[in-house]
Amino acid sequence: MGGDASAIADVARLRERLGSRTIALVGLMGAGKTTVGRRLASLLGLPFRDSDVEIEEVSRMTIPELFEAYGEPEFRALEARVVQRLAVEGPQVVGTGGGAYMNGETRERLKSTAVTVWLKADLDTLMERVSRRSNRPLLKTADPRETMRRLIKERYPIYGQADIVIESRNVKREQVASEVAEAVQAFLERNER
Ligand SMILES: Nc1ncnc2c1ncn2[C@@H]1O[C@H](COP(=O)(O)OP(=O)(O)OP(=O)(O)O)[C@@H](O)[C@H]1O
Ligand SMILES: O=C(O)C1=C[C@@H](O)[C@@H](O)[C@H](O)C1
Ligand SMILES: [Mg+2]
Repeated sequence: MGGDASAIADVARLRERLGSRTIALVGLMGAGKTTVGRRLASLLGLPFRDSDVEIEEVSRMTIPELFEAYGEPEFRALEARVVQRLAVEGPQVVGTGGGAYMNGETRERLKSTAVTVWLKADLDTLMERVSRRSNRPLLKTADPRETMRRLIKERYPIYGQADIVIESRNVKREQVASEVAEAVQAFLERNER
């Protein structure tokens, strides 16, 4: 989807086919859900919401503070509630927290209200990206790389249930966003027939 009149027509077609559905990005920490999600939303003229940000707003705490004060199970319960609510507020683009899609009820809800896109990245890419910030409680371990490797093993089969898979490699974010838009368009067309 480039920047000319046909691209505008493509966007209009995609928006029409999408209706009130959400485009939900899933994938591991560092996959680019927030970064690519923002660009995708701006490409499509849709609002962007980030479930991690929504959680921080409703709890008035940061995610590391939530993990610290209440532990991961409480965080997951809050996350599930937030994503259940967000899922029905489309049309929009939602960047989900890395663990959100692991919840079966969340997956069910997204199946009926969203087009889900797994942003898939390899271990080196993820580690390179998450090393820039230390705001991810799950990676505060003795060996973050090993932790990420374990998360890949546990989660990739589940993320693989998403409607669409896009490789989130080190190319411009705009390019990944436009690949997502094209794949969503193709998915919607296929499912119309
Ligand atoms: N295509 C890309 N090329 C280079 N860097 C990228 C790309 N996409 C994202 N990044 C960088 O990787 C880092 C992590 O990206 P981002 O925060 O979007 O990931 P996330 O999937 O939202 O992770 P989390 O689950 O922890 O919220 C950011 O610093 C971002 O700028
Ligand atoms: O992958 C995960 O489980 C997480 C990812 C982040 O988006 C945050 O939701 C939190 O740090 C947990
Ligand atoms: Mg994010």
